[in-house]
Amino acid sequence: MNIRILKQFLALADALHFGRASDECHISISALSRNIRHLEDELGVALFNRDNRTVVLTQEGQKFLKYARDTSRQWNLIRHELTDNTDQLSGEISLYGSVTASYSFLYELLRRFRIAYPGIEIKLRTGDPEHAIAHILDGKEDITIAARPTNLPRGVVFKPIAISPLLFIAPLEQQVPNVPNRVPLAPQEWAAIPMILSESGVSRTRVDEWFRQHDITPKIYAQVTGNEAIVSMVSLGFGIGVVPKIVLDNSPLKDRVQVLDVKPELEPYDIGLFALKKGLKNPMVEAFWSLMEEA
Ligand SMILES: CC(=O)[C@](C)(O)C(=O)O
Repeated sequence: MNIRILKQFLALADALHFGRASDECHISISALSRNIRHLEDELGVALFNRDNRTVVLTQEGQKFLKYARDTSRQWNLIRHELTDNTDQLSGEISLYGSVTASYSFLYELLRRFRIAYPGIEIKLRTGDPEHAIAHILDGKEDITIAARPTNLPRGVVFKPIAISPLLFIAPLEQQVPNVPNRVPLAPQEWAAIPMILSESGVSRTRVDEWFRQHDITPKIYAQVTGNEAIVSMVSLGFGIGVVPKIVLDNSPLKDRVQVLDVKPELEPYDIGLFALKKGLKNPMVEAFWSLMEEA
């Protein structure tokens, strides 16, 4: 086994698709498939179950994935240590956040990071911020950005960047009888309104708690992953939604919805960076982390 094949394994475990993984590794599908087969022969177990349509990790593959991530990280570190005869950090770090984060906080951070550390290559993946902490815990990403939950898992560190209010938003005009374009008053009125909410995560916890405190059982019209899509659904008139202000401010549809002055307000989002405490031993991750302090 060599490190190149290990990285090919990681690419395939991530993409679960031979075409996409081979593109990422700049090799042919047949070379990738041959290398994975060799790796499996060497280990004596199947790492993936594949049929004509799908590729999934076997249980052994899951176990090996953890080893492969650790090893690849160690490799990056030692390579950097051995070849680093200037003061210039070089290598790769991975970041994960929402599309909104890539327009806003991350945008500014990345701009500064690139000037300070031109030798570090950045892998930026966007997705639902609900998965930000899970991706840190399972070692998939070095640094992620999202709202801080009340309890931080052990071993995970958080660096606050900004506070963003959580807002109730409504369509500009009333398009459907049950979706008012003003603040609902009585609990019965709230209970009849179709709500468009995050499927899970910090915002969902806060909204659920808000309704519980008001003795209202909300009518959920749609559960959405990623806050950006909530703004779309609301602007189309499907219901009332809840989003962090930063998402609304960066939405191309922000002029097609209105913020409702609902009292009491939801507890605002505490947005920041997440990393593994032990991950900060990596000088490149540390460098990114420390850049925040200089802001
Ligand atoms: C900007 C950010 O990371 C948020 C608020 O978590 C989001 O996009 O949902």
